[in-house]
Amino acid sequence: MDDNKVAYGLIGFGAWGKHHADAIAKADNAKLVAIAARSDASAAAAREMYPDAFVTTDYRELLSRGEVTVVDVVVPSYLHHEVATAVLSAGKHLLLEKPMGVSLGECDSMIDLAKERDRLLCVGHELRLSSMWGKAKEMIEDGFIGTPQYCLVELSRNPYRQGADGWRYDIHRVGNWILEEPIHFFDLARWYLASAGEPKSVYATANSRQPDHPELQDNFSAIMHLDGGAYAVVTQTLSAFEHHQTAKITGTKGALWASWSGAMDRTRHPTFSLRAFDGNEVTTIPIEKPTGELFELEDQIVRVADAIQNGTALHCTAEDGRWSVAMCLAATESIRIGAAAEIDRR
Ligand SMILES: NC(=O)C1=CN([C@@H]2O[C@H](COP(=O)(O)OP(=O)(O)OC[C@H]3O[C@@H](n4cnc5c(N)ncnc54)[C@H](OP(=O)(O)O)[C@@H]3O)[C@@H](O)[C@H]2O)C=CC1
Ligand SMILES: O=C1CO[C@H](CO)[C@@H](O)[C@@H]1O
Repeated sequence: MDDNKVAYGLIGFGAWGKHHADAIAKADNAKLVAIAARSDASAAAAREMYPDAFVTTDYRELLSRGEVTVVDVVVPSYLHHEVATAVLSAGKHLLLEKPMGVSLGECDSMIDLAKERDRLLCVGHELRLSSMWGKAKEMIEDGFIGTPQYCLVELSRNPYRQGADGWRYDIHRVGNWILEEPIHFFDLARWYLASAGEPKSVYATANSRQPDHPELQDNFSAIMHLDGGAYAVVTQTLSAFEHHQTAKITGTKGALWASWSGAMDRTRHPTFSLRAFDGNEVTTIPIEKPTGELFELEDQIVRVADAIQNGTALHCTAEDGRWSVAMCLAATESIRIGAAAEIDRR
């Protein structure tokens, strides 16, 4: 029965927004009732693909519609704060893509507003819902590796997409490239090492392939220290091919090694494996459900609808979203000053 489904409005119908639309339309507990795009061309595409949804080029018009319960925001990062603030002010729940904001001031004001309006604010760090990255978390929580001490998250991939009007290659609109993809890995590292302490400081370095655009950094590496001595290495290159991501987490008793490969990030045909060492033997942990950002996005839509309907926990809260921005901005500052930078804790 459609009446029992959570009504989603979607703002942003670009490369990733279209996947959000598809995930909402597929979900058993959600329905897509309204879409806001910016250009007439994107609005026309939305109308054609979702003829039953209300479509507008003015997102404020979408927010004025009473039937919309939750709004999914998938616009370029520099617009997150403006649009998210309007969503919460309109009394709607919010699913906001990463990065939560491009400054901590933006994140703090959204956290405060969501509390004031008593609305859910979920940030789109969907890797937390993965059958494989999530299984590694479960094993760490169950004590399989003992006390976690070290975490490496590494990615090599092809260059970023331009984004509508090239926003992703404009430093004033993207924020920076650490907020684009390494932000997922800072979030994962913090999540995996949660029992070891809180992130404290970061030392980072980066460089660019484009001499005339040193601010767009293709290669990025960081060492993040936590209270209590555990540390994480987050490292990425955009100068490579396909999409290959690895995480290695070691502790006082054992180790985990998770890896994911695909022709690109958005494939439904990846290869992946999780291997585990308990101090004695190495085993391969079966992962039955496919993993990849398209699958996790579908689960994210369901999870947020479930949180609204049944009060279940969100996989990634506004505070988690703020933490990942804080880690990225500390890394940015570290690159600027050439020394370790403290992570701002609210
Ligand atoms: N969690 C994850 O794994 C991922 C997260 N993202 C995040 O999602 C966001 C969008 O990325 P992506 O889809 O790749 O970017 P795109 O540039 O492909 O799409 C952005 C869309 O936003 C639309 N837009 C811009 N301004 C407005 C507005 N005022 N009202 C309504 N729509 C507007 C654009 O409209 P128009 O088409 O008309 O120009 C465009 O369609 C980014 O924040 C990115 O970081 C992206 C990929 C994966
Ligand atoms: O996960 C992701 C895949 O790549 C995109 C860039 O092309 C990022 O925006 C995104 O966070």
